[in-house]
Amino acid sequence: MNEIKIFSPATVANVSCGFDVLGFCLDTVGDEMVIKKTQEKGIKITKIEGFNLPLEVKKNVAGVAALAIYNDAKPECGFEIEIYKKIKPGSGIGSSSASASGVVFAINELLGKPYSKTQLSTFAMKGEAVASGSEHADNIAPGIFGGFTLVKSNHPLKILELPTPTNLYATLIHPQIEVKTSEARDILPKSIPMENAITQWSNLGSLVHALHTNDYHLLGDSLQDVIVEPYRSKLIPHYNDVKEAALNNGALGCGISGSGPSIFSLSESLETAKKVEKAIQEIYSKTEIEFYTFTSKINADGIKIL
Ligand SMILES: Nc1ncnc2c1ncn2[C@@H]1O[C@H](COP(=O)(O)OP(=O)(O)OP(=O)(O)O)[C@@H](O)[C@H]1O
Ligand SMILES: N[C@@H](CCO)C(=O)O
Repeated sequence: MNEIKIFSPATVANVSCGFDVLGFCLDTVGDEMVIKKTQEKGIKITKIEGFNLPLEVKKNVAGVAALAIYNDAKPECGFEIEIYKKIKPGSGIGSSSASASGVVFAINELLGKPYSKTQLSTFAMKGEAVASGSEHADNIAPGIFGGFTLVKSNHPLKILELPTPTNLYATLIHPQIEVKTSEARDILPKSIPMENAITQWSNLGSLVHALHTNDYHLLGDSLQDVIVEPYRSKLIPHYNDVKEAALNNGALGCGISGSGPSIFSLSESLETAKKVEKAIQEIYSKTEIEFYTFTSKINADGIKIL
C-alpha cells in the first residue's frame, strides 16, 4: 500500500470530572487526511484545506507527530501529508489531536502496522504538545482506541479502554469563538482545596463504574466538575444557560468539551439528544454569536480507513 485516506474523528476530552485523563470519541465530525509514501525521504505537508494552518512540518501538529513516528521507524521512504480539515482549530473538540492521531495511524498502516495503539499515542502526543504546550493524551487516546478511554499514566503511557454504552449520544454546541488550549490551561489554579479533590475523584470513580455497569443514572450524576469548570466556564458565553437547558430537556449531564468553547451533553437516546440540541440552539439563536451544533453516537472504533 502506497497511499491511504482516513477519517480522524473529533473527540471530547476531560468529560467533566476527568481533567487530562478521560475522553470519548465522536463520529459525525472529523478531518480527512491522505498520506502518500514517497521515494524521497522525509516528511512533507503538501496541502491543507479548510483552515489556515502552517504547512511547515515543525509548526503543524501533524508534521511533528509524523516526524516522531518517522524518526523511530527510520523507513527507506518518505511521506507526503494532505489535510482536509473540518474541525476548527481551538474548538475544544480535539482539532489538533485529530491531525496528530490521524497521521500516525496512517503512517503505521503504510509501514505494515509495526506499532501498538499505545505507541501510536506516544508519537501523537509529541504533536499535541505543539498546540497546547503540554503532552496530554485525553483527546488522542479516544481517537486512536475509539470509545471512552482513561489515561492511567503519561510516563510510561498507559491507556485503559472503558466500555462504550450502546445507547449513549453526545450533543455538541460550538460557539464560533476561539479558546486556545494553552490559554485555557494558564488560567487554572496551581493547587486545589482537598475537599474539591475528594469530590472530583469520587465523581471520576463513579463515572468509570457507571460505564462498566451501564448505569445511566450514575453516569449523569457523576458528570460534575468542581475544579476546572468554575474557571473555564467564564470564557464561554451563556455557558450556564446552555447547561440548564440541556439538563431541563433530559440530558444526563453537560460540561465543557476539552478546553472549550464547545459544550457537550450526553443523553440516553437519540430522541433526547435531538431535543437537547434544539433547546441549546434556542439559547444561542437569541445572541449575536455564530454557532453550530451536532449530535453524534459515541464512536467505538475511532479513526477509520476510507
Ligand atoms: N494540524 C493542526 N490542526 C489543528 N491545529 C493545529 C494544527 N497544527 C497546528 N495547530 C495549532 O494548534 C492550535 C489549536 O489547538 P488547540 O489545542 O488550541 O485546539 P483544539 O485542538 O481544537 O482544542 P482541544 O484540544 O481543547 O479539543 C492552533 O493554534 C493551531 O494553529
Ligand atoms: N485536557 C486538556 C484537553 C484540551 O486539549 C485540557 O482541558 O486542557
